[in-house]
Amino acid sequence: MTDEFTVPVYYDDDADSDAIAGKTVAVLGYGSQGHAHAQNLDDSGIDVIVGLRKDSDSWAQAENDGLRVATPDDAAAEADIVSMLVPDTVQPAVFEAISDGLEEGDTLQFAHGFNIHYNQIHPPEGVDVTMIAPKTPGHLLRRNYVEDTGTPALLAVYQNETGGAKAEALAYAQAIGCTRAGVVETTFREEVETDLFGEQAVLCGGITSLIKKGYETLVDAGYSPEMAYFECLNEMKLIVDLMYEGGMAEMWNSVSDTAEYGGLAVGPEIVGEGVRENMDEALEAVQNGEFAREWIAENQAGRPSYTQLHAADRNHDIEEVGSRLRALFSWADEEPTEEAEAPADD
Ligand SMILES: NC(=O)C1=CN([C@@H]2O[C@H](COP(=O)(O)OP(=O)(O)OC[C@H]3O[C@@H](n4cnc5c(N)ncnc54)[C@H](O)[C@@H]3O)[C@@H](O)[C@H]2O)C=CC1
Ligand SMILES: CC(=O)[C@](C)(O)C(=O)O
Ligand SMILES: [Mg+2]
Ligand SMILES: [Mg+2]
Repeated sequence: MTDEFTVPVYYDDDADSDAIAGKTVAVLGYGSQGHAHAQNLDDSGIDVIVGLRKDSDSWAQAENDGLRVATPDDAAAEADIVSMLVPDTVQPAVFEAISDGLEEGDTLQFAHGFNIHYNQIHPPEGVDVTMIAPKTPGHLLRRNYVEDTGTPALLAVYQNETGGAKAEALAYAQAIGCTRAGVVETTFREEVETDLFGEQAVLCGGITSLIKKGYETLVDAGYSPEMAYFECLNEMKLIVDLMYEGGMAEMWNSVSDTAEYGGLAVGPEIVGEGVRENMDEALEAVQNGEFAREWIAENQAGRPSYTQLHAADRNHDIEEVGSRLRALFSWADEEPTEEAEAPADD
């Protein structure tokens, strides 16, 4: 840790692997985060047992990846640390099924604080409750670990009954590769509010809306979908890679001065004050629980809006032209396809 930041940020040297050594971690769920945590922990020498429903397709996958698998309640009963990596909306039911297996001194661990912060899960006394929330999609948590880089995460402690909750969480973060990049200490509330805001307004919602609007503007004006795809979606990754490596300055340095002038002068007219007001509103709906209530009710109703939004997005023209263009990349066969459906293919 250094004292040059406004909040504590922890690195490999701050973690003590003894705090997790000899413990068994039950990873409940083998999806985006689950497969990455399980495989990274296993590669770091931690005893892992994956918890899945008997009928889960992931059962055979996890076994093929060399991991022990059991039902969630059996896995939790055996484990010292239970990592809750099933979808947020099914966590309350899974928690009910496994809570008998949580003994005094065990840890219930999350990768996102939704169910604690919005009071959907009430952990028992005597159990530590912690969070290591990687700031990445799970597949890249795994890829970065394998490639000897790492991914930042947030650490928070909600219940510290043993006195060792934070040290154990930090050791867990180290074992999945996050202390290589930096682990920021925060609270469940802050993690939830910033995470939901970020994914809605910027990372997932904001950027896809921006890309689609750009694509539609070009196609509606008579330009080809192929050109619009390369311009607005494909090149986005290449531009963002430069920002990831060296901040916006590195991106501005790499593009032409024509792009830099046009971008700096016109960009704020596109994403202007109106967008900022919309962002404030989205943040408020996260802070006052309105978004959480909506999402919980949406699930109780069988996900009518989600189903519609999901289908409309997948059916957008940009997806169709994109899949045809990506299939013809000379390196296309080397890329894992349908990563989301085959989480454990790496
Ligand atoms: N997707 C991501 O990259 C990130 C997710 N998170 C958090 O990680 C947690 C897990 O999310 P994802 O990895 O996206 O989930 P996911 O949807 O990718 O994976 C879900 C897994 O849970 C299993 N599952 C579903 N219902 C189940 C049930 N009733 N009983 C037992 N297993 C069941 C599925 O078989 C699958 O293996 C959530 O709290 C999420 O907010 C945090 C950071 C990033
Ligand atoms: C990948 C991630 O960090 C997100 C966007 O918060 C999530 O998947 O919930
Ligand atoms: Mg996130
Ligand atoms: Mg999230």
